[in-house]
Amino acid sequence: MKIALVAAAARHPAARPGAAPALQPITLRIAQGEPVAVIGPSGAGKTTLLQLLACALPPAEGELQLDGINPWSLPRRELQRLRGRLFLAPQVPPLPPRQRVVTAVLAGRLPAMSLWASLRSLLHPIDMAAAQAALARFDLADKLFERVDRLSGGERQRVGLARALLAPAGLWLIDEPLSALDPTRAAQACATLVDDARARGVTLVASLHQVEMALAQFPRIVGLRDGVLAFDLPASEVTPARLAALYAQHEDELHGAAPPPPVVSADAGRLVSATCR
Ligand SMILES: Nc1ncnc2c1ncn2[C@@H]1O[C@H](COP(=O)(O)OP(=O)(O)OP(=O)(O)O)[C@@H](O)[C@H]1O
Repeated sequence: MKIALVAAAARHPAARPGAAPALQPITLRIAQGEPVAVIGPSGAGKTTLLQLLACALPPAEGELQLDGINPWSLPRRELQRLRGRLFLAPQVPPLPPRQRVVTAVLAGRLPAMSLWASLRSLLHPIDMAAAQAALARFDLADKLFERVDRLSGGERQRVGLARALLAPAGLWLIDEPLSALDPTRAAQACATLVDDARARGVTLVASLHQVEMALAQFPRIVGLRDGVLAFDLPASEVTPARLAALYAQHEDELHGAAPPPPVVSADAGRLVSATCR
């Protein structure tokens, strides 16, 4: 999916009146199948940018175009259909605690299924082979029948990513996919996302706190700070000086100390995912 943001700003509905927009007007074009990493200190607007691209938040000004179409100009049903082609993985995956991993992973396919087929699949998972193959890409094939609440935080995060491989999406929007993973698993998971997105022609926009990982695995880096686009460059041109400026007063984050992910209840998480379908 091709993305164009034209002078698009974003404001959260619950923001204080008069507060600056979480994302100041930004112009950004991303080609179909292109992988892009978004970096910047905590509060820079990375999640807000992903929510804007996921059509979870309308632009407060300017315009978003997905494949040349302004989603917010579409009738409601068509907007819903378009959302079914977007996959947003929030920082904390919205996985119902008592669900089996196989069901949670196959839920990635729900946007492409009829209501009846999706209800049936929740009771009797179909295509377990596809679920197992997706889990294997994240080294979790042995957890197919485990209950979600018996997984570690890092395993849950990888289950959330495995969902992407089953989603009928042309755009993956992945928010802090590696925050609960050790460095080896984080590198594997990141490589899997980038490789699979490329192989499928899926556009990938991922926000990352691991700056070195972003530079090593993504060809293009968008730097945000205080809701402003600081740079949009090939990874090879993101110099230490640019990073120092981006993370000034947040040097601990530049050197690997990602802030802990927010604690979101399963119910709240379901709300996030529901808005993004
Ligand atoms: N639901 C919300 N309601 C009101 N303001 C919000 C909301 N979510 C985020 N904000 C504000 O928008 C700004 C950008 O937040 P955002 O979550 O996009 O940053 P981020 O770069 O993803 O941060 P982090 O790395 O900590 O996840 C912050 O000032 C934040 O306080």
